[in-house]
Amino acid sequence: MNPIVEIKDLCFSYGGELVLERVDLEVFPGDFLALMGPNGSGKTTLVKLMLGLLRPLTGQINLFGTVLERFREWYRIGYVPQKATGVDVRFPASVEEVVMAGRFGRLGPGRRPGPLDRRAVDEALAVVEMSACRRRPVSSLSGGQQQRVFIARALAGQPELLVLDEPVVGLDSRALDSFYNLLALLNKQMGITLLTVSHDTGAVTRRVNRVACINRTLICHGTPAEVLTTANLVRLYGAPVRRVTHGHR
Ligand SMILES: Nc1ncnc2c1ncn2[C@@H]1O[C@H](COP(=O)(O)OP(=O)(O)OP(=O)(O)O)[C@@H](O)[C@H]1O
Repeated sequence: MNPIVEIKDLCFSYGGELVLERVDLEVFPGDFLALMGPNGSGKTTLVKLMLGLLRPLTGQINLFGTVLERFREWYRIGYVPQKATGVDVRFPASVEEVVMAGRFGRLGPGRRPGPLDRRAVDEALAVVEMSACRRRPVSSLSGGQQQRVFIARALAGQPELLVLDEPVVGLDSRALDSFYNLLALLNKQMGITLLTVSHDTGAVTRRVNRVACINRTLICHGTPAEVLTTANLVRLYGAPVRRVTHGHR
């Protein structure tokens, strides 16, 4: 099976010291991968490099078998950026308008949305259980509901790979659990490959099949059982970390 994302010997710097050093990483079709690491360890930078938002210093990134510089099929990748939630109250767009924006990559410049696009929006809203809120301004929703809308926006483009950067900031443990259940459903039932940046060593690791730990270099990579050992967490975070578990499981 060929990887969807293939990162080879990647180095990056914002101008000073290296922020990423000789990182290799592969994401395969059907994976649900958590990218973990302490604050400032390079997770968001790696995601931005993967999405072509930053240029590598050295190394190579292939997406769906094409070297990133020549990759044009961006509609195959959905992205939910960090801090997607916390929408300003003056932001006037309705839920369905925001979700329709996720179709623009498929629509191409100048084309108006048609029945297929409206159906994709309906389906995306149904998956995240937000159909009933479709006419509400996004700014009137809770953080967890906004997060679902931004996922629906990414889903409306019918991506094969969904990349989420720290999607659970500000969610309580109940919202967190239902959010991770939603991701597991996208992965298992809809066959979408997922890469999520996460700080959480508990709830997310029960759903993912692979974990990659990064702190400038790739510290370790494998199944949650292989990776999330006390020794690795000490290597990653520099001190013993209490594994976060959510009591009822
Ligand atoms: N635009 C920028 N210019 C200069 N340095 C930056 C920039 N963005 C990030 N950095 C630095 O690069 C390093 C990696 O940052 P990055 O945001 O990738 O880390 P992260 O692992 O996503 O952190 P967090 O978990 O806190 O979101 C940090 O030292 C950060 O200060």
